Amino acid sequence: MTDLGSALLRTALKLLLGLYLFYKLFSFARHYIHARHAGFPIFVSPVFSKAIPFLVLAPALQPVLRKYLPEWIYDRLDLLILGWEFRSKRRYQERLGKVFSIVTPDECALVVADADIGTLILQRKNDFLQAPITATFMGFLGPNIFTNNGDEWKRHRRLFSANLDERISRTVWTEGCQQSVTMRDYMAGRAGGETLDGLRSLAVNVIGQAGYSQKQPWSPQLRELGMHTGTDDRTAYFSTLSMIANAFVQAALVPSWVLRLPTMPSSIQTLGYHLQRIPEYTKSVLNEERSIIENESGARSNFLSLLVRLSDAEKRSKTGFSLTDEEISGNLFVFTTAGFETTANTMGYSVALLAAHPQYQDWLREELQGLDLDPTTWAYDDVFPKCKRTLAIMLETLRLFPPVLHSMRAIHESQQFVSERGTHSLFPPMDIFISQAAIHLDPEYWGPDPEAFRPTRWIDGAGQVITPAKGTFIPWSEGARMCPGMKMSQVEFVSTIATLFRSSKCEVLPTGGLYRAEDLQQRLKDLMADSVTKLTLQFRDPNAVLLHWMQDGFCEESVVNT
Ligand code: HEM
Repeated sequence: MTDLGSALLRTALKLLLGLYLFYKLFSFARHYIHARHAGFPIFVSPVFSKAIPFLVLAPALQPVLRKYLPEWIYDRLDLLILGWEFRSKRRYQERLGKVFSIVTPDECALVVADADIGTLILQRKNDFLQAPITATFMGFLGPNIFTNNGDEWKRHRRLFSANLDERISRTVWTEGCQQSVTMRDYMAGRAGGETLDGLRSLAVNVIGQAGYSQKQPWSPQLRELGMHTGTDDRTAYFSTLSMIANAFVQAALVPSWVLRLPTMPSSIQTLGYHLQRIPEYTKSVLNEERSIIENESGARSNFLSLLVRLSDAEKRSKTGFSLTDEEISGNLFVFTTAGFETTANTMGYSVALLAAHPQYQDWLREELQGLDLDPTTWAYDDVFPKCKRTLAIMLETLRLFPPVLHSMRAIHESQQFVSERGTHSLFPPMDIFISQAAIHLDPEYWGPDPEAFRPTRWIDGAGQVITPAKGTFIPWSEGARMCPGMKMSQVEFVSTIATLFRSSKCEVLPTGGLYRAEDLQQRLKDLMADSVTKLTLQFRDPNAVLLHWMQDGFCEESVVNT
């Protein structure tokens, strides 16, 4: 290139950079003005908070940044890095108030930790819409309940909710009890780091049974599918969905041909291979389900069967509420992924919390002593309502470790609402985060010990589970888009935890030179505090959760598997 050519190129690049920076400066000012109109305290940071390198690298680098950056610089970064609500507890709310705006060159966002304002926003489903980023993430296997707003969303929601009924609850209950009996017996006398993996495997198998009658025996780890295994399409479909649930970010964001590149780790290549085949698997599974429905006069109570039957019936009666096969596939995917991580991680945190607080393990087991020794005989209608303390353990776990740290909404048109501070005007583009994590730790709603694990707070004098004030406990969100899987997750949780603890106990395993029970329990609490958010909140290092399971009356010959 001539000197003149390279000088022109340099000038053009400088001009482009100048224009880009000018645009960002202009946006920064515009976002600040929007935040002023919102009328809440403002947190300003010059960080390009939506730049891909920041989004990808910052969560991984966060511990290093915290360690080495001066406090006043780290302070401008921390709140923009994924998972900040869990890391900082209520530090920012104490500084700025229950509602505040975040302004950067890339965004103007509103963070809400006020129960009344959160409720108001979550209830106005036509004004505060599903955030586009959620739709992008959840929609890669077909349009579904997550990816729509307005009438389209209603169509999906109607069919989705109608099928998550008591028939599914019964299936989940029976499968949960059976799977956890196998897990309990395997764990008896064992000590090591297998508990959390075991619970993930259990949760996937329950989803497989409830979703599409895919029977899988429990195993200590998730079963992995190889390439070219010669398995039938239903098994391949099920295994692919559980692989996606396990490597969600790669599956959702990276094209499958890139995942298959020889330079990729073999598990990712396998994922890519099966992702490319998912349309064939889906077609085959749907055809098979339709032929089973015809031949067995529709007797199966799995989510897919119910969805296909109801949707086909709607199609025949031309109500406009039916779903295409692509949409059925999208919703089946949502059923698997939304239902898996959330429930599996909640069970994992509960077991760890019970190991770290043995007094509540005794309190729980006191309730369970009234149940038959063999959980496979437990009838759902009889036993589930009796397990109030077991449910209280779940609620208290979700209060402290909500799998979804915030419900995200976006506005496409300007909106207004009134609070005791006056009228607030919101202008697009603006994201709104209703912060479960901060609301659940507010002493105004939860009393003087909001950070303490105290499941007894959920049981009233009459032994019933209390209902907290509106908007103060929202792990399943609230309003029209509230989680339709709430009951299903409760049934799965109760069947599993009640089975494991009916005739077993667990305690923290001595490790790292620690032997005193209090030191080991503190180590476990520290591991829980070191959680990160991926698709949902989870342990940074799940295999470091080392437990020893003891079955009542079991003659021990401890097997150590660290
Ligand atoms: C402990 C377990 C669970 C928790 C904490 C949880 C949490 C949530 C939350 C917070 C939302 C709403 C997010 C928002 O406001 O935008 C949600 C939505 C949803 N959840 Fe769950 N969930 C759980 C289990 C399940 C299960 C078992 C299923 C189904 C099998 C499920 C299916 C869904 C679906 C389909 C939506 C979208 C609803 C819509 O947009 O209308 N979830 N969940």
